[in-house]
Amino acid sequence: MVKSLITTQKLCKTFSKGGQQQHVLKNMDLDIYEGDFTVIMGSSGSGKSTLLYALSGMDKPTLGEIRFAGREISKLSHDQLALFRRDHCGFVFQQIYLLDNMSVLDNVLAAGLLQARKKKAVAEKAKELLKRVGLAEEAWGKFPSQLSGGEAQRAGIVRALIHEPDIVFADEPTGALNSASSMAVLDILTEINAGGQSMVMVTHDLKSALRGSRILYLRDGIVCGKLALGRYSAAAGAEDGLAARAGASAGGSTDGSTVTRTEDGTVAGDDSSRLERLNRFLAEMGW
Ligand SMILES: Nc1ncnc2c1ncn2[C@@H]1O[C@H](COP(=O)(O)OP(=O)(O)OP(=O)(O)O)[C@@H](O)[C@H]1O
Repeated sequence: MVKSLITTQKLCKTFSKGGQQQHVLKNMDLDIYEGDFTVIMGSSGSGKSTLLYALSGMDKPTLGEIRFAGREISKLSHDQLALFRRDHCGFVFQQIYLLDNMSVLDNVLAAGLLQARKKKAVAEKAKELLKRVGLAEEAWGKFPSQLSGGEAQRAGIVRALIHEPDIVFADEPTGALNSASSMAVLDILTEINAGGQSMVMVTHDLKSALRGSRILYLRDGIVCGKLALGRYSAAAGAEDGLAARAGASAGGSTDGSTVTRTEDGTVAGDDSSRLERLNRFLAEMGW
């Protein structure tokens, strides 16, 4: 059964610049489903990051409504939004923003202890997560300046997960990484999502987008296309487009056999590989 975690109604965001108004998000009605790996794509300036910031409570919409697990967050004050983010959201950015004067472990602990949780439990969780993302114990005492970009991003992911958020928001998480580190980070995000963690990621990158179970394509502040890709499976050689018959996504909207458009316009399931389907969808979107 598909469950919406975030729902927007007539979501609008307008910025004022030099006395002129720029309508960046325009009357968006949107659902983000629990357990999905939602990928937001679109051309530069189409409003991807603005949407991510609105959905995650980092910024307030100008008009419209955002509900998170049924609770309206669009009308919360800035202080209430800060608490909302602390309790429900994890963030992974291109720029990693670890605190320079703290070790990797302390960076993670500091984030975990923002919620009034027991230090011992947070420390255990931190170590478990650091191991899970492949950061060896030798790295835990290092300062951010002593880490490679890939190691720093792994630490950033652990920091995002330490308080067990309902959803992780990622904005171009591999944008500053080399190819090998990007793949490692994508593998981690994919694995975390396979464990049930809801995820929303903004990206320009095709390889990153292939990890998504659902793609939303933005043009000029409007979601103009949706693609249900089904879950990524490394074993199926999904990246090369070799085998992957997309199975049912978390929402169960793909059947892997025919192209259909669901009620909300999502393109669901067909008989070809993920890569082919994504390429076809992006070509249709004019990417
Ligand atoms: N805080 C702000 N103040 C004024 N204008 C803004 C602000 N944030 C974003 N914008 C404008 O909104 C538009 C959309 O920006 P946004 O960053 O959401 O696009 P994007 O699709 O993520 O772009 P990119 O792919 O280049 O990162 C841009 O024209 C940008 O200049």
